[in-house]
Amino acid sequence: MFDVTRYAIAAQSIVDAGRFLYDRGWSPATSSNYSARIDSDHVAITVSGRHKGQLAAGDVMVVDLNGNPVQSNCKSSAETLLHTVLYQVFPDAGAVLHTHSVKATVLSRLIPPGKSLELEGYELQKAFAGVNSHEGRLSIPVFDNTQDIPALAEQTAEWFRAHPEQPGYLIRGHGLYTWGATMADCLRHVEAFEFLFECELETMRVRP
Ligand SMILES: CSCCC(=O)C(=O)COP(=O)(O)O
Ligand SMILES: [Zn+2]
Repeated sequence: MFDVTRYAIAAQSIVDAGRFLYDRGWSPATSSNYSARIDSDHVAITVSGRHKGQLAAGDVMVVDLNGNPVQSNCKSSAETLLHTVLYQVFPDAGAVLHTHSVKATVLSRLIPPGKSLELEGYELQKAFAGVNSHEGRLSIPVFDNTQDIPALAEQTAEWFRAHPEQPGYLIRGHGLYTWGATMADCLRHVEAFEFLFECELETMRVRP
């Protein structure tokens, strides 16, 4: 059982995030999925296939940390397990956002298989929680896209258990996953990634 007031607050944060992310072109054509933690055992998450710029309360449902629906007959996001494993790996995570921007999609296809996206020397790296200097390096893994979500969920969980300091990951040709202690933190992470993706693509353009 979960607290209804906490659910309502989580659901509203998801609806608001959808407007913000859709308006910026980062969640087109029903793509993307969003979640927010309700308590240690439950998260609010988008119902599969819904338009993320037009979310209402009925487009958000509750799942447990194994991805099972709780008090709902709706089908949660096809990528629910990619969210729930992050809540398991990061007990302090309060929100997870998955977006499908053009820049994340293009850049993820330009990173050679087996390589990570290395971000170094950008002042904006400090937008990520726990980063205090531009001098560190962020290594953003790029996982191959697959329709086998349980397998990808396990792969990401294993990688982030070993690299808990990294703030997100890409799925090749697909999009970005990032998280934060609050929805505001998580939205800031999406914005920071988008800025850094644009910088990387522009650098490749002028210095191929
Ligand atoms: C139309 S995008 C294909 C599915 C996807 O990648 C996505 O992010 C949305 O899936 P969901 O089931 O969460 O609506
Ligand atoms: Zn997706």
